[in-house]
This record gives sequence, structure tokens and C-alpha cells, in this order.
Amino acid sequence: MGISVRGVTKQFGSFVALDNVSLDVNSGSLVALLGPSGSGKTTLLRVIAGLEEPDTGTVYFDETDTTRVPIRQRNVGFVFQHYALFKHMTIRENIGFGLSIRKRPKAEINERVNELLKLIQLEGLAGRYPAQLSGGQRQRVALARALAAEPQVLLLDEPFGALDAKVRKELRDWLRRLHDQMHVTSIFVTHDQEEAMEVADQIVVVNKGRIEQVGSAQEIYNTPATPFVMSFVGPVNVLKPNNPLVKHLPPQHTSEKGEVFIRPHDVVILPHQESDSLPAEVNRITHLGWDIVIDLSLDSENAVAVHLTREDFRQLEGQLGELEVGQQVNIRPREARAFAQSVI
Ligand SMILES: Nc1ncnc2c1ncn2[C@@H]1O[C@H](COP(=O)(O)OP(=O)(O)OP(=O)(O)O)[C@@H](O)[C@H]1O
Repeated sequence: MGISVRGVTKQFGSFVALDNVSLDVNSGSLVALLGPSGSGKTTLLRVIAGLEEPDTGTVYFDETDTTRVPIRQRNVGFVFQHYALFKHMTIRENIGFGLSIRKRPKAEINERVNELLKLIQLEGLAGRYPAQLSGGQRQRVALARALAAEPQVLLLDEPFGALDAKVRKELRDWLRRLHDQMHVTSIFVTHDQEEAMEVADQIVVVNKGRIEQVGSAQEIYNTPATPFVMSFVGPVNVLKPNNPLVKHLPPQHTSEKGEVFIRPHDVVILPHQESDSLPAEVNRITHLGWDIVIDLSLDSENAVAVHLTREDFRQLEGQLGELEVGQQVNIRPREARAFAQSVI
């Protein structure tokens, strides 16, 4: 089932939550709506679900205009951040609930629930109650429940938002694998760029009720369409026009507005001074597992952050000796981007 959103606008009072949004979601794909808090992601998901009626615009499921079709008739499955499973029902009963109220035969319900329990790898826990499961297991049950009635579209609103980092990571991998088996057209909301990049086929970057860019993780990271996308997806240094690094760049890397974006891994720390290098002073060294962040000051007003892999860091220390705060180094930008619009 493909989904097409055309010119959707939604206001709450005078506040414009969605501003003329158009989006195509291919049948069978897994799409992330990524954006900061309040950008309109949930509102867009709710409009697609039929939980919210847009002021203007149309939502198509395949060729059918579903804008005013009630949620019950849309055949969508929903998973929320805090999906309250029924506490007094076992896992088996929770998963089968939607089928029971549709008065499906018991044998059919049993069969479907067994299938789903296997899919979410909780076969052994069918007789437990939600309180006896971990948060991650509960979300898997919530997902199985949403899938029970074989929805044509699966909508997930920050499904792993309430879980700790390790469980989130496991569930992401698991959701991706599950999707590869099921191929249900799925849209999930997240404000976590890493989550979007890891799980989704396509990422829709939402900002202030508008879509800034749609693309694969690689596309939005390597060729961001706007300053917002560049600064929201992946770490970045936003340099003011008077930053010495900017003056150091070839003209094609500078914009009319003067702001320049440089990814921290696109600044190279050199072992020696070179004719095109720039002096900088080490302000701080932070070890973040595989990445090492080195904050450098270029003069009294301007700074830049550099990310090195542990391997690069080790190599650099082999050439320079142990790096210390206050040490003078030489740097060179490798890659930079500028946009016609301003972000600062
Ligand atoms: N029913 C409502 N009444 C009034 N304002 C609303 C309503 N629903 C959403 N909004 C406002 O619309 C804006 C977009 O909300 P939405 O929930 O879509 O954002 P979001 O991107 O999902 O954010 P978050 O990640 O924080 O959930 C917010 O400023 C919110 O306060």
C-alpha cells in the first residue's frame, strides 16, 4: 500500500503545525519522520492514520482518497511510545484482542497469535502479564498487537522512545529485520537521527511543519538540501564569516551569508605546519568510545570541533606525541558546504 500526502495543512488555533506538506511513501517501504520536538511529525502521522483531519489537502492510500475515511476503515496498525497493553490480559490475549473483538473464530486467532509470538520471539512468555515483561518486550508485544489484524500500513510514534539506549538499539535492529520479513508499509516518528539512519529506507526531515528533505540516510548526510538538514543530521561546525577557517576556504565553499558548515571529521589535524594550514590551540579532548572529539580555538572568538577515529587519533599521537590541552596544532579543512539561506 503506497501513501501519498498532497498539500496537507493543519492549524491548531493560529499555530501552523503542518504547512502545505506533500509526501510519497512507496508501498512496502520503511520511512522515518525525523525532526526536532514540535516540528509536526506526530501531527503528520496522525493525519495519515485518520486520527486528525487536515484543514486542507488530501491523503491517498494507493489511488483512494482516504482523507475523510474514519480510522477504523483505514486498516492501519498503531504503536505509540507508551502503548498501554491491557494489564489484566495475558500477552496472548493482548495480541489477540483486535481479532477477538472482530469475532474471528478462536482457532484462527490462536494460529495468528502463535505466528506473531514466534515473530516477536516471545513464544515462551505467552501466559505472562505485561507487568512481568521488560519495557523492550512490552513494545514487541505492542507491535505484535498492531500487526495482528494484518494492517496495510503500520504507524509507529517514537516506539522506542521510553527505552534505554541498549534496548533501543536491539529493537531497532529487530524492527528492521521484522520489516524485511513482513514488507508492511511503515512510517515511524523519531527525533533521533541515528535511529532514523539505522532503520529507515527513506528519511523525511521535518522542521516547523514543513518537509525540508526526503532521501536515504546517505543522501541527507552527504548532500543536505538546507542548512537545517545539515545541522540536524550529523554533527557540524557552523562557522561565522569571521572564522579564520572560512577565510581559508576556496570561494566555492563560502556563501553570500558567509556561514559555512564543516563536519567535524572534515577538519584534518596535520602532523606539521604546511603552507595552507592554519594554527589552532587544543581546548579539550573528549573520548567518546570510537570517536575522539578535539575542541580547538582558532582565535579569541572562534572555535572548531574535530572528530577523529581512535585509529586516526593514535596515528596523530604517534606523529605529534601525546596531545594536551593548550598545545598548538595545525589544521586544514577537507570539505565544507555553504547555502544561500541563513541558519544563524
Ligand atoms: N491538539 C493540539 N492542540 C494544539 N496544539 C497542538 C495539538 N497537537 C499538536 N499541537 C502543536 O503542534 C506542534 C506540532 O506537534 P507534534 O506533536 O506534531 O510535534 P512533534 O514533531 O511530533 O514533536 P514531539 O517530538 O515533541 O512529539 C506542537 O507545537 C504542538 O504543541
